[in-house]
Amino acid sequence: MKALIFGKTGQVARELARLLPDAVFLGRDQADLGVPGMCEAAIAAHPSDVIINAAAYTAVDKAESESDLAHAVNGAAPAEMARAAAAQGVPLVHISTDYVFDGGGEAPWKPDDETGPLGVYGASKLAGEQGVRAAGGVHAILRTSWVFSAHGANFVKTMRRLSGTHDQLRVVADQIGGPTAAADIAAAAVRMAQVLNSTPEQTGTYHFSGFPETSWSDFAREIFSQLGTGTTVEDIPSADYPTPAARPFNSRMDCSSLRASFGIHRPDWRNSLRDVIAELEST
Ligand SMILES: NC(=O)C1=CN([C@@H]2O[C@H](COP(=O)(O)OP(=O)(O)OC[C@H]3O[C@@H](n4cnc5c(N)ncnc54)[C@H](OP(=O)(O)O)[C@@H]3O)[C@@H](O)[C@H]2O)C=CC1
Ligand SMILES: Cc1cn([C@H]2C[C@H](O)[C@@H](COP(=O)(O)OP(=O)(O)O[C@H]3O[C@@H](C)C(=O)[C@@H](O)[C@H]3O)O2)c(=O)[nH]c1=O
Ligand SMILES: [Mg+2]
Repeated sequence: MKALIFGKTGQVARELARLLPDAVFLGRDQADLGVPGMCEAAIAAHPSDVIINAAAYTAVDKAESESDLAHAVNGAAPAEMARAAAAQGVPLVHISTDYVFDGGGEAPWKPDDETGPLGVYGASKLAGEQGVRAAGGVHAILRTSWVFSAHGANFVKTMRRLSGTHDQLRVVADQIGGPTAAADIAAAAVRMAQVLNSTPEQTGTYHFSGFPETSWSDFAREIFSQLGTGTTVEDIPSADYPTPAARPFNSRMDCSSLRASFGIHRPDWRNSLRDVIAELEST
């Protein structure tokens, strides 16, 4: 399977590189998602059996003041990729987010549930999903959440860094979701790409997140426990941690259709966290 990947240095892109060493990875220099036409040109230049989009504008708070750029990268670019992929008859695996939901209630979100993004990042990712579907080609939209890895910017690395200077941290306890290792997402995306190649009827939107569901504060506690730092965590409500973008309270995701259609099970994020911490501590 000849794969073309958008993204090179991001969390998921780096994990894809471990699984698909022969794939073509396009960095910003080869395909700037903020520039119309570059994705289409890149797809024309690199014939492939499958395309995976692992690039995105992921700075949730900064997006509130960079709406045009976020929408170009997360909305317009994936739509352009999907049109080019459909024209060539190549499946597209596109990664999206729990932040397309408004976080109401406590029930796990199903893929067909009504969306309602709370901020620019979520709205731009929702626009990307709509563009991918509208292109009409074979695709899978994989919504995931709370991504962590040994690389890039993520909550695990933030907590580890802060534990060097703080004995106690205040962390929100009322946002609930499933932390998901970038390595697990990469493995899921590769499997979906393989299945879509032989079974295009599996086209659709799927959820994938780590279990068990947790709060950011309990996630922080598990990180410090595995690191052995002794850092303590104070539970706070979101209202006591003001940010430019609001986050959903309920990010629980129902991942059952992914299991039914692709045989992919939810990973226990605590095991994946052990691998990430081992990698962090070894460098
Ligand atoms: N991080 C998270 O917690 C979550 C992420 N997701 C989704 O998962 C996917 C992968 O995210 P993740 O790996 O964490 O992302 P990262 O933020 O780690 O990486 C994003 C990648 O996108 C690239 N990129 C950003 N802007 C552009 C641009 N204008 N042109 C070309 N490339 C660009 C970055 O390149 P560069 O290094 O040059 O900046 C980087 O390689 C995304 O679709 C994201 O929305 C979903 C849920 C949670
Ligand atoms: C650093 C810190 C954060 N927080 C809170 C803020 C926020 O509600 C939560 C997580 O902070 P982050 O900034 O890491 O989270 P955020 O960047 O919003 O993470 C999101 O990224 C995008 C790309 C996604 O798609 C989502 O699935 C999700 O992973 O923790 C504290 O309460 N205390 C702290 O000391
Ligand atoms: Mg962030």
